Amino acid sequence: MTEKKLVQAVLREGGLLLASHNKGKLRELEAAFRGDDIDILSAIDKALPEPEETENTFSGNARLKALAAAGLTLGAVLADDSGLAIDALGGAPGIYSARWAGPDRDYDMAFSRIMKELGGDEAAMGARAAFVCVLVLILPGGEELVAEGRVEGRLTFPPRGVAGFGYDPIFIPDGEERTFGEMTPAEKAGYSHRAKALAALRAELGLS
Ligand SMILES: O=P(O)(O)OP(=O)(O)OP(=O)(O)OC[C@H]1O[C@@H](n2cnc3c(O)ncnc32)[C@H](O)[C@@H]1O
Ligand SMILES: [Mg+2]
Repeated sequence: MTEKKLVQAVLREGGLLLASHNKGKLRELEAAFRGDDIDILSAIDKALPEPEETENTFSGNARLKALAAAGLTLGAVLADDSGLAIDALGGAPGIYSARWAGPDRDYDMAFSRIMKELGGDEAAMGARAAFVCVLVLILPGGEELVAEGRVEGRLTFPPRGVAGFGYDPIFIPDGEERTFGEMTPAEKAGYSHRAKALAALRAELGLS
């Protein structure tokens, strides 16, 4: 068996634990493995504790989340650290994107903070930004695979659309006039940071 075939067999045998507590992310990650004959479970299904994200990079935090769950399962583990990086704010909120929404994950609060830090709604309109996603997969033997995806775009206020999650209603990817919040899951996946990272990871795994 080639190494890729072996890894695929390991995934089919032991399943894949998605080490995330974000339901929006989980929907997108699950959809990417639909049809692969891999049992998918999430940190929510298994009531895993949420580790504190103490690293200062997306990759550091993705690895930290994957390692925290890897000790609690026999199968493979996949973690995602992602966020919105706004050029004029030096990449903020970046790794702090979830934290800007507060403990109640109040995104209207996060949108207001972004507008304020950009100097008001006129200055905020059209501000350049990117969504970034880093995925870390840990195989049962401890081998780690890393994949990254990024989508460039601009911000719009007030938020538009009820699809997706998090910052989707204020982000318009380049080449579009609609926000991610106004797109179907398949349309968002045609542009998104997470879809790009997943495509890179699937290629590394030999899953077409
Ligand atoms: O850590 P886990 O349990 O995976 O869940 P989380 O929501 O805390 O995830 P992060 O720590 O990676 O924080 C990511 C933040 O960026 C936001 N974000 C990431 N990807 C996004 C996307 O595709 N659309 C909208 N917002 C996104 C998301 O809402 C969070 O506020
Ligand atoms: Mg988190």
